[in-house]
Amino acid sequence: MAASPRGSSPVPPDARPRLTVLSGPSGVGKSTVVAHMRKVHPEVWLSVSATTRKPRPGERHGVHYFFVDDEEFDKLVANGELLEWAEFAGNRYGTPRRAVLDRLEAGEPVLLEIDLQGARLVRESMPEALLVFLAPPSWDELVRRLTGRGTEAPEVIERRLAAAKIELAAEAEFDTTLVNTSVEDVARELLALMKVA
Ligand SMILES: Nc1nc2c(ncn2[C@@H]2O[C@H](COP(=O)(O)OP(=O)(O)O)[C@@H](O)[C@H]2O)c(=O)[nH]1
Ligand SMILES: Nc1ncnc2c1ncn2[C@@H]1O[C@H](COP(=O)(O)OP(=O)(O)O)[C@@H](O)[C@H]1O
Repeated sequence: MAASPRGSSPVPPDARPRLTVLSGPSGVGKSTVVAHMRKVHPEVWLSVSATTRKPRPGERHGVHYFFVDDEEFDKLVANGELLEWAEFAGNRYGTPRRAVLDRLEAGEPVLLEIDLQGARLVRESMPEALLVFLAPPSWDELVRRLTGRGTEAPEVIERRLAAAKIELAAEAEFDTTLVNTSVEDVARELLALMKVA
């Protein structure tokens, strides 16, 4: 009889990637794709991050982010409450650990929308995670989308575009790339990768 490793069950090759990470430069369309995907499949659970960034018009505490001040963020870090965190374009962002682990323990598909540094940290701590890179159809289109969104001041856009150059150069670190030409197509492809639909 073949021995199975103690304390761990064998993972079938077609097992669902239980944790999926979606990353890509600011303005590529991550939030738009995720919102569309959840409209079609509300059972896909998206982690709500904590951030020190100020809310944009229409963003709600506990829905888009947990908006916290520096002191509160420090506490989350000190208490080990974040699965990962990173500084991005002058603000800090982190994934609350407990909620993610609870969903994973319940066997539910979990999606994180986080930056490159966060994706690298997740790869280290949870190597079974599927890392998906969302790429723009072109650099010019990325600039158009980020500028056209109209939510950031010009100097903030500059910082985000500088970060975008670094992120685009790291595409090969991801398991797969989706090019955001059509929101509907990308949402469908992402659901297929997550084996939800
Ligand atoms: N590492 C990490 N990055 C995050 C987290 N939450 C959001 N981000 C990333 O932080 C970056 C900035 O997010 P945001 O200010 O909402 O701008 P947007 O991407 O242009 O909509 C994006 O790359 C997000 O994916 C998190 O919990 N951890
Ligand atoms: N496939 C697409 N085609 C055209 N515009 C898009 C597409 N996806 C997103 N957008 C637009 O690009 C802008 C940035 O999208 P957003 O979802 O806020 O990006 P991110 O979350 O990656 O920063 C928004 O104005 C959004 O409506």
